[in-house]
Amino acid sequence: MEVTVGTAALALALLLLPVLYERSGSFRFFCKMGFYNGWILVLALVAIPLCALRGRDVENMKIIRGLMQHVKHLYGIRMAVRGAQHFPPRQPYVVVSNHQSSLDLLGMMEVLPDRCVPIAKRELLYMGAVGVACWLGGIIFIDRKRTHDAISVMAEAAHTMLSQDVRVWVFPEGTRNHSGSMLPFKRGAFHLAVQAQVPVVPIVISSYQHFYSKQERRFTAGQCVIQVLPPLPTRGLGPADVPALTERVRAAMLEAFEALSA
Ligand SMILES: CCCCC/C=C\C/C=C\CCCCCCCC(=O)SCCNC(=O)CCNC(=O)[C@H](O)C(C)(C)COP(=O)(O)OP(=O)(O)OC[C@H]1O[C@@H](n2cnc3c(N)ncnc32)[C@H](O)[C@@H]1OP(=O)(O)O
Ligand SMILES: CCCCCCCC/C=C\CCCCCCCC(=O)OC[C@@H](O)COP(=O)(O)O
Repeated sequence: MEVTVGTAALALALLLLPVLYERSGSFRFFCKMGFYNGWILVLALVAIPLCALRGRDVENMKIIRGLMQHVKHLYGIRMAVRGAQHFPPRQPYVVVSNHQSSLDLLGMMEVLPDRCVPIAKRELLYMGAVGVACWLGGIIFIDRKRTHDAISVMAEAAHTMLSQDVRVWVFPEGTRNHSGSMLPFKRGAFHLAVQAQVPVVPIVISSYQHFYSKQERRFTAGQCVIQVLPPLPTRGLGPADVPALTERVRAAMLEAFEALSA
């Protein structure tokens, strides 16, 4: 009897799910975000054995990029890339981009140059299969609570960029920002570029507001533009030039963000 009541309750709940999905925007939002995270976890499980053949290697980012590129289609997100000709063809550089949400991974995978690794918070390393896949992809992890350690990791990255021909992708806001603008930039990315004497390539991802809002629990199909801006050289610059470089890049990115998102 108990089994029958339990089964009936489960069947009723399963029947109601599509109705709930249809009627409740919040429920749809949580389903979509849950699936996003879950699907990335599944993709990480696929990526791990493929990447493990090489061990920890930036070339594995090609596998991760390839596996991630269909995800935007699952959500009906169209992405237009502009200015890709601005990527310097044959030298290391530091990419800096705005950071609105974990959906930025989709834009990143759309334009991620070869031999380019993101700098990520250390916590990602502990996300099970995702952490393992990120580690195998050569992603550089920093502990944001330990400034001194983070700076050492970045100094090491400057060396690796030059010795191993690697590009680095940094979110200079340092955290996700849903405000519809850009937070003040932290200076680590710009110190890195100056230390390695390599250009900074700013990338702006337009606002998601018209199709995605965490506050409003809204997630529909939509489109966004990924604009690669002209690189800024750092040759001849020193640590004293970092604040001005940071502000110059942020101003250019904010202008592009507002124009793209209007
Ligand atoms: C198919 C399978 C899929 C499986 C995997 C699925 C998905 C994964 C795929 C890809 C993964 C993508 C990765 C996701 C992206 C994750 C993004 C993030 O995690 S964002 C958060 C982490 N990133 C950052 O924080 C970068 C930006 N932060 C900085 O640059 C900071 O400056 C810092 C270096 C972290 C230090 O920050 P802190 O707040 O502690 O200090 P300050 O910024 O105030 O700096 C203090 C002081 O030091 C100077 N400084 C900073 N950096 C340097 C340096 N490198 N060298 C010298 N000096 C430095 C800085 O200028 C300050 O001094 P002053 O005030 O005098 O200017
Ligand atoms: C054994 C533990 C198992 C844990 C399993 C966890 C499963 C999680 C599965 C998928 C998560 C996909 C996450 C993709 C990476 C998102 C990158 C990102 O956007 O990171 C945020 C970071 O930039 C800033 O962090 P905060 O805004 O400061 O916060």
